[in-house]
Amino acid sequence: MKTFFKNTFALTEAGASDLVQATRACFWVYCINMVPAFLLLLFMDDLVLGHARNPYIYTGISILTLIAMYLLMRVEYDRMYNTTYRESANLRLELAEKMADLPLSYFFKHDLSDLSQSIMEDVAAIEHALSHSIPKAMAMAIFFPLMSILMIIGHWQLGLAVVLPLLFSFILLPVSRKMVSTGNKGYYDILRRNSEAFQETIELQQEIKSFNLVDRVRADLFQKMDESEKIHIQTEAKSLLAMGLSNLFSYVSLGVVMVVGINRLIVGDISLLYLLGYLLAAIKVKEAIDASKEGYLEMLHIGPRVNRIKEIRKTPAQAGQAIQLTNFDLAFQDVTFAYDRDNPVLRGVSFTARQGEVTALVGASGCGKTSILRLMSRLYDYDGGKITIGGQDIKTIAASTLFSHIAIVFQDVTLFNSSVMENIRIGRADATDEEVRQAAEAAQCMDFINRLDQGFDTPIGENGAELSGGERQRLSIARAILKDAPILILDEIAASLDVTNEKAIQESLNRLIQNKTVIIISHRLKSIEKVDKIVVLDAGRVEATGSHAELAKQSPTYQNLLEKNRLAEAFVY
Ligand SMILES: Nc1ncnc2c1ncn2[C@@H]1O[C@H](COP(=O)(O)OP(=O)(O)OP(=O)(O)O)[C@@H](O)[C@H]1O
Repeated sequence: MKTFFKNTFALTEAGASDLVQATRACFWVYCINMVPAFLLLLFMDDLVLGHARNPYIYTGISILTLIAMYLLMRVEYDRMYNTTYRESANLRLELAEKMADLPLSYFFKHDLSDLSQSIMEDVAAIEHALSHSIPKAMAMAIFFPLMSILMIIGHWQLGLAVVLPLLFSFILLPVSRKMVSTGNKGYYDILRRNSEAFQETIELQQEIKSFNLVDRVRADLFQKMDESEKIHIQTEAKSLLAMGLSNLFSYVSLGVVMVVGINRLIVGDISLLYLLGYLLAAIKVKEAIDASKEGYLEMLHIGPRVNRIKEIRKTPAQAGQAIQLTNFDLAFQDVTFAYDRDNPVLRGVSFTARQGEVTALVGASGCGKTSILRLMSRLYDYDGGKITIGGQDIKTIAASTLFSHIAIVFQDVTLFNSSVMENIRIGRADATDEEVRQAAEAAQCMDFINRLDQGFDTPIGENGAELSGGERQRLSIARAILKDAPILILDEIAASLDVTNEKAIQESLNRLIQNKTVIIISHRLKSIEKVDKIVVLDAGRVEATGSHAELAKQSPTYQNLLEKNRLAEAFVY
């Protein structure tokens, strides 16, 4: 039962155990709720037959029953609610930990609003179902067959009169389930599309306003909202139809018991007390079934959410171990890679970037430079060939170990919504304030930091919205300087620097790159003329490798790039 719960509702081991206990508690509560009805019959039987006992006995039995009911309900409450909140906290932690171990490519391939929805909303929905419905519905799945057997054994006609309509009432729920889950899938899909559309609208405000797209975007959003409303109403209407029929059958059971019972009473087959007993039992079972129906439906609603959580769990984590590295030569050996199977991006790339040297990757836009950076930092894993650091296959190195040896300055710099000081300290969490200041100075950040209201303590808006592109990039360089990792990757850092800064940063970088493996991507060939090695890429292949002087003579692709650079520099508006 535990394994069934674990697999069906995407629960943790502890959560599945708690659910078994909650289901057991609910089952006993259903059973004890039948007791007052039976006691009433027993007491009435005594009175009718003139065997009335001492009133204290009836009072005592009633009080004991009430105490037992109270205790069982306390246990049920504890198992259903208190343990549930522990489970949802565990589930969120488990998902967050799992995500920390997923390859970064997973986050590029998946919608971010979808992922945060899984952690927050999906877990909240499962939490609600666990505390309000699943234990009740599961306990009913055991209680109802058991009661049916007992009632049919007691008197088969009366038993069937109670059981059959209730059974129909229950059978109709899966019909409702089918309608709900088909409708829900469409509803959740459209809900997700809506939330993406809203997010996109907010993020792209600048483009929407500058291209005068406000009316078009608004109309599009309204249409999406209309669609989701329609699907929601249709789903609810369909499920209500099946639900309505189901409720009708559960009421019918009382009528059928009356009809069959009175008929049996007239022919002298049963006593009035017997009929009353069945009627009371029918009322109690009907009440229990009605109470569990909502829960059953809620359980069906969470199906797509449970699947999303299962999908995150199923995604293989990035393998690798905390290997001690002493040499940081980085070698690509016949590496192949594709984002999607049909479109190879790298086709047998081989080159070595040696420690203590600067290696530049150049090539036309789309030739695969950024993809090579992504592979060497394991943001994606390569498909064929081999990438090694110090002779060690990077697929065997844990991502956390690898990242501790690599500092990257990306083209697009992401800054956190915290102070300047904390944003630079991301480079090395245990750096002192003084070390952060020195890194900021080396990256030529002091001019703009001094201009900020609170200097290093100034909060910078989400994604550094209050800093210019060049300033953000200089903060990112400060992070890399602070990290001082043996492998340094610089992706187009010259793009948003101005001439004054570039010169000063150049000096800091020259000091930083001593004895490191440095890989640079730059479209401005002037800035890489003096590097130790240039790797020329053409459509995912290495066309040539050598120094600037060698390539300028031998490589047609490099010559072509030089010519384009010359034209770009001569470009005037
Ligand atoms: N996340 C991705 N999913 C699918 N295809 C991608 C992805 N990123 C890049 N590509 C494709 O891979 C190819 C190589 O892209 P890459 O970004 O590596 O080139 P690049 O040389 O760095 O280009 P640029 O100089 O313009 O930055 C391109 O055809 C690009 O469309």
